[in-house]
Amino acid sequence: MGDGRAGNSSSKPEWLEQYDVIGKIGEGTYGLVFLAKIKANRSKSIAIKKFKQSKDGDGVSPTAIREIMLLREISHENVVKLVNVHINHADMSLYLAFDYAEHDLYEIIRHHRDKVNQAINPYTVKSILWQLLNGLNYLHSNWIVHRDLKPSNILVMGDGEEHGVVKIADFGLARIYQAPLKPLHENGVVVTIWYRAPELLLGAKHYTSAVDMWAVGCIFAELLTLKPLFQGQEVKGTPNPFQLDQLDKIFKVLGHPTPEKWPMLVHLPHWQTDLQHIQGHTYNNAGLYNVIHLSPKNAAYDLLSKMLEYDPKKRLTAAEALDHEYFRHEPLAGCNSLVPPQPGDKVVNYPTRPVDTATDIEGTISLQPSQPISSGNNMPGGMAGQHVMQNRSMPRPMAMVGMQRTQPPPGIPAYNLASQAAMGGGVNPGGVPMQRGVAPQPQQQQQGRRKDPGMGMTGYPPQQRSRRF
Ligand SMILES: Nc1ncnc2c1ncn2[C@@H]1O[C@H](COP(=O)(O)OP(=O)(O)OP(=O)(O)O)[C@@H](O)[C@H]1O
Repeated sequence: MGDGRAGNSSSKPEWLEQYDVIGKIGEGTYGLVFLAKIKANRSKSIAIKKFKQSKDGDGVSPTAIREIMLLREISHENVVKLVNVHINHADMSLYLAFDYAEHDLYEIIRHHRDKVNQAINPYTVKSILWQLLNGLNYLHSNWIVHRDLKPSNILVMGDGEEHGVVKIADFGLARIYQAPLKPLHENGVVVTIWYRAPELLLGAKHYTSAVDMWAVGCIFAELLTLKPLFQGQEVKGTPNPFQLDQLDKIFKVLGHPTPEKWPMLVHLPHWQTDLQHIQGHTYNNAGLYNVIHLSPKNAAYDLLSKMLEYDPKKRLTAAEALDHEYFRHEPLAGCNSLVPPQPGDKVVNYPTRPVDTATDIEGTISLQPSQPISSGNNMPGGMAGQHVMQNRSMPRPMAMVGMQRTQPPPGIPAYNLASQAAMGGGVNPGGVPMQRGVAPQPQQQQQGRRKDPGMGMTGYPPQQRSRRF
């Protein structure tokens, strides 16, 4: 971890000297994200996430720092790598440096919906979903619940060795967002509730891995239709306001939950207190198939409906989802989700991330007028003129295992599984050699903090293991 001492010649924190910061690429609830190059290796791009100070200005707690340091042990090909942690001791502000990914699902979906007006090809949808589940299975097996999965947190690597590989971002950060790093809703940043599980909307106090699976279901549906599945209006307030509109959107598609199908329902705080709101409405069940336009006999429909099970205990786990028949049907999932293996299939060129060069990483001054650049690697400094940044923090119109797979799906070469990463290499269906050595071996994963006592870890755990915590 870098310390925050200022260098001799400038007021820049010393740790910042190792990077060339190119500009701001995004803004979320808790901070700004910057694209940077490592000076010692300019081919390497990094995304530096700068956490906003809480209003109290009380910086990062020791607990948060411990949590973050533990996140550094997480290593899986479908989880974005936390490469460095920096703290400015002067104000205890926090900077996390991650491997950079050129694309994310928010932009990919938006590109298909608004720019090319074309569905995402079935190979890409399946490959993205498989890799997302693979990363999530790893996180869940290491006792990490993401809590905030949504399209902008699902990254896809651009050109390079890992082209088209899906990476989950922002995992584990929910734990450090607790005070004193509070969400800054007042700053105009909108927190989306579209991917929030019904048990949370109804006031459940505990996050379980099932909340992530609900979000994956919503994301899967959005990949298929290019529209958010449940687009509710958020009610602001703390600590856990009743989100009637979001529930209404869900009930309109899936019908009312019933205590018969979901026995714990009656014990949820809002089910009790907001009885008249919830039960006053009658929902003529539109049926998921009307929204998704798939036959209930279709394997994709079957998988989706099992992810959108109301009762979190009955909801599919990531491990179970990976074994669903959908992944055994053609087209088979591949490592390069963006390049279909069939030579005739169209490859979509997604735009690179816009970079705002006007915002300084220290967040206070404007360095120069906004300059249109991208993060491409084709010019010295890795810049190529392309487009200017839009503010994605504005209200949006839509807004990790001892890698426990014993068998890859038919289209995924074994080396892409963490459990088999050390076994050797190969070429993915898109013909691009995958980066090796990024995935942990089972032994390495044992060193992780959140152990699944059931994993055993000496060999591979039983397939289909269902995990709820
Ligand atoms: N490692 C990364 N490489 C490239 N872009 C990233 C990386 N991590 C995050 N981003 C992008 O930065 C932007 C802001 O991300 P951030 O996680 O701060 O906010 P968010 O996910 O949009 O919203 P929130 O913080 O409310 O969850 C998003 O567009 C995200 O895709």
